[in-house]
Amino acid sequence: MNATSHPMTTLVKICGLTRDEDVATAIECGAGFLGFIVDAPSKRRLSVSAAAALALSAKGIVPRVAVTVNADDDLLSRIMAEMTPDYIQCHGDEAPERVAEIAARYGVKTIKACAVADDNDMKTAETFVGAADLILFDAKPPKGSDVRGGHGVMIDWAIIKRAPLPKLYALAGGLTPDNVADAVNQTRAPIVDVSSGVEASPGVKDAAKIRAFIQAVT
Ligand SMILES: O=C(O)c1ccccc1N[C@@H]1O[C@H](COP(=O)(O)O)[C@@H](O)[C@H]1O
Repeated sequence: MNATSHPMTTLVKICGLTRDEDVATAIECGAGFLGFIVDAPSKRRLSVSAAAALALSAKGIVPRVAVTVNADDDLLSRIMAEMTPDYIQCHGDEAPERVAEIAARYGVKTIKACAVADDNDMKTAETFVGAADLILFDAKPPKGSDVRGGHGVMIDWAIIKRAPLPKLYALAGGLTPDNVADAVNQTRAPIVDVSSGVEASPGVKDAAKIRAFIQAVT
């Protein structure tokens, strides 16, 4: 697929949810996916049981994504048993084989986040085609940070525009209500993913920003 054949609508993933009211707002505004950071370094970190409780109201309504970072089988088993997510997002150093193994072992769809800073990173991301159901392009975390996402750092969209792209992919990294329409126009991303860009403070979403973000691309 090239960047000119994209679906008419853009789906939005609202990520890093920590509060019931924000889940309700995201559902009401038409989010296409809801993301919860489960037991990984983050200001938006949730325990498995907290993520399970928070995600419950969206079950069967909007696909729920457990965002994990290099999760081992014990953690994944607990996430699958308690939260029953629709997707496991692998946001660490997981290899294509590990992503495929997670899908097969747990019977769950997978999202692989690939950190992009140059054209070579897009080549690495290509190795996940076929292993993951969805590839998510995110910015590289700031140097020295052990937190893999949610920094509000943008990707240079020119890197995305000149790369061969999988049929379905998601764009993340520093998206906001003000820049997301431009991001979609430039990259033709079928899915956009946002965490900090719709927040009042880390983990606390702003309902007006969620609404504006989704309205900007739909
Ligand atoms: O949001 C987090 O705190 C987080 C922590 C660990 C891994 C992933 C995380 N979030 C993902 O990062 C992208 C980009 O965030 P932002 O919009 O630039 O703030 C986000 O879409 C989440 O999928």
